[in-house]
Amino acid sequence: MLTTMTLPLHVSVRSRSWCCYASLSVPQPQAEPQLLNGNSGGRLADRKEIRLGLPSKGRMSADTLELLKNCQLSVKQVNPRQYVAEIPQLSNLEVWFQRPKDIVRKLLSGDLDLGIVGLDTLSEYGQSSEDLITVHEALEYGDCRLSLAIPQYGIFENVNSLEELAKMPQWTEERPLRVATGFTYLGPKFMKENGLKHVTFSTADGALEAAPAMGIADAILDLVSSGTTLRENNLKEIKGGVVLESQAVLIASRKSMIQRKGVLETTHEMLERLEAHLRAIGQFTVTANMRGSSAEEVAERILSQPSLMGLQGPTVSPVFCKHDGKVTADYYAIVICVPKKALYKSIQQLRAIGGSGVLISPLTYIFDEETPRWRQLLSELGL
Ligand SMILES: Nc1ncnc2c1ncn2[C@@H]1O[C@H](COP(=O)(O)OP(=O)(O)OP(=O)(O)O)[C@@H](O)[C@H]1O
Ligand SMILES: O=P(O)(O)OC[C@H]1O[C@H](OP(=O)(O)OP(=O)(O)O)[C@H](O)[C@@H]1O
Ligand SMILES: [Mg+2]
Repeated sequence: MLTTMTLPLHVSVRSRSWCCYASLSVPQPQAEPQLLNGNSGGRLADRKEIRLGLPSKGRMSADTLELLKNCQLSVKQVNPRQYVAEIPQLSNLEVWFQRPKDIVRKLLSGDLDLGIVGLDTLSEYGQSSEDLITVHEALEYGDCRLSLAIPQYGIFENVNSLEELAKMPQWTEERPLRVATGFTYLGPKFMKENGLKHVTFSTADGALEAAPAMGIADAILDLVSSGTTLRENNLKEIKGGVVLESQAVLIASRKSMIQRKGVLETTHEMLERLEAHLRAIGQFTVTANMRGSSAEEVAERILSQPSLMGLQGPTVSPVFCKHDGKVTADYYAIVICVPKKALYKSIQQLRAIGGSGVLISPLTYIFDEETPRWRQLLSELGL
């Protein structure tokens, strides 16, 4: 059943600062935790374990476990019906399986310290809270967008943008545009920011796409990924109607990171592993042999090609052979990382400069000397 509601008109947008921080070591939080203003009413000191919230069901669930497994952080669940589990590699950590919206709520109440949810859920239920910090904003799954959609037919047939929708004479104070959405915070905020005055919202738990055909709403605001559900219900997206682009994100409670022992260290380790894995999945390792007079001369040839720069430049090692009893290096082995998308171009460029015996292998992790997101996080925490 659809229910109408009043517009929350408070709009606040969190500002982020991106300045750099010199040290990359994990700063130590204050010795004794302070009181939390959580719904749990509990003191931060009441529990010693660190809690990570993961989606218990739905489309985020399996992909989240898969990502963690690929980071060598497999979640060990004794019983699939149990809501608590562990990641043996992360000591003192409890995994709690929760619905995505409850992960955000429990981070706010202090009952969880870390969580993985979609940006859409974070934005809707986190409502720009200063206490929620996005540690990794692009975990590369759960891609979808929160988008306004209207019927393809009737009075909307020639309406293709938010501007055109706003200008329709039909919407008045007495007869506002009726939008069905589960996003009752982001929906009104978006309409207000875009100057749509005569709008009311109704909410339902699912199958929103049916609302226009049932005559309950004029438009819907919902998640879209392939667009199939919209098309099959004769609905269309409009220009300027995307509220946000979403994917899975790692989030943490500011209070927990600052006050609870071990949370910052665990966050650091998770971030490092996630970054190392996510950076590696877009790359191949390429090894090849190349004839040359010296390592420098070979390196110069490689660096003359734009697709062969590697992460920090090529590794060039002599391949020693014995001719007439004399050991010489006529060949050099080169190792570079190339983006998967540029693989064929890289091979062409390698061949063009005399590369042979090209071997391609997958890359598992790329650990950088420092992780930019960690610097950013410390800066956001004022550490
Ligand atoms: N069509 C989609 N394609 C890709 N990702 C999606 C899609 N719909 C939702 N998501 C992402 O998955 C998250 C969880 O969606 P899911 O439908 O599994 O749970 P839910 O909608 O929160 O739960 P429920 O449907 O039981 O209320 C969303 O918050 C969003 O980030
Ligand atoms: O663009 P598409 O690929 O068609 O996906 C969009 C649909 O996916 C989500 O629903 P979900 O399957 O999660 O069902 P729900 O409404 O029960 O949450 C969303 O609410 C849309 O209905
Ligand atoms: Mg859903």
